[in-house]
Amino acid sequence: MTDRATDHMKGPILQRRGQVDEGGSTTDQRLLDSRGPTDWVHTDPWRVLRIQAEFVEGFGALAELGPAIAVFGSARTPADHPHYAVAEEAGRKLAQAGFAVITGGGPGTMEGANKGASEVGGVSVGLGIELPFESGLNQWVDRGINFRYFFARKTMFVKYSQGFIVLPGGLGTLDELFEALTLVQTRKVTSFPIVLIGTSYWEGLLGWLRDTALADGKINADDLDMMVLTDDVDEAVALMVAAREHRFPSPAPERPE
Ligand SMILES: C/C(=C\CNc1ncnc2c1ncn2[C@@H]1O[C@H](COP(=O)(O)O)[C@@H](O)[C@H]1O)CO
Repeated sequence: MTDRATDHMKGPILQRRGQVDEGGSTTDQRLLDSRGPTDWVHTDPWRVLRIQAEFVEGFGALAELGPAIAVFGSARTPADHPHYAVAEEAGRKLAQAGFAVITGGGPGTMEGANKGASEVGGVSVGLGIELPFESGLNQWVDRGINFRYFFARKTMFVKYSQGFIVLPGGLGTLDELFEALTLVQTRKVTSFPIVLIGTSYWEGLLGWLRDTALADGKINADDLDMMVLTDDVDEAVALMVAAREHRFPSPAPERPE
């Protein structure tokens, strides 16, 4: 026979006799008690939970997006700049080809691509990032998530896009481009087309990769083949469509009897 009066519960754990550890309060009481130190909210173990929450939110919001292409480019491109028009054309044509368009959700080229996709009824996604000079999600983002952590946001771009289109941009764009190149080079992602739009803008960088990095043995010749350089948005979209068909071949048409 057990004496229920001496049973001691610590959460779901039953303690009796010498195992009883006198806590003095229940877990619920401690949860509901707001007194006590609060500095733990600024500690790394707590941040880990926030990081985890970003992944959970991101996966939840994007898991059923369908085929998507990420479009990157400068946050500083004004709406009357030709690069903005190219971004808009890319967003529109990707949406018309059945792709969701994912951008960083910010201004400039990102806004152009979101606008192009949204205006034709496509799925226009923005993965925003908390920055000291906050600009918020642009008005053409129809499904948006705001991230605190760059690395969680970057995972979403790669996990939920089937390819990258990269328009002229600065350090942020270069970071996104080189991350994709590294993931393809190291085969962390496969069948992942990377198209740079803007031959005159990107030629210098590609020239440096060929004449310095390749010449010095720091990359292989076929590393350069990971990127296609063009000024033609139709070509960029066609490469994305071809990669999608390679990834998900459409069923062969039935032969007539
Ligand atoms: C600079 C200004 C706002 C910045 N706001 C951004 N919002 C969302 N994403 C951004 C922002 N800035 C950079 N990014 C990411 O990097 C790429 C663009 O960076 P770049 O240095 O301009 O090339 C872009 O693809 C985003 O993912 C106010 O004008």
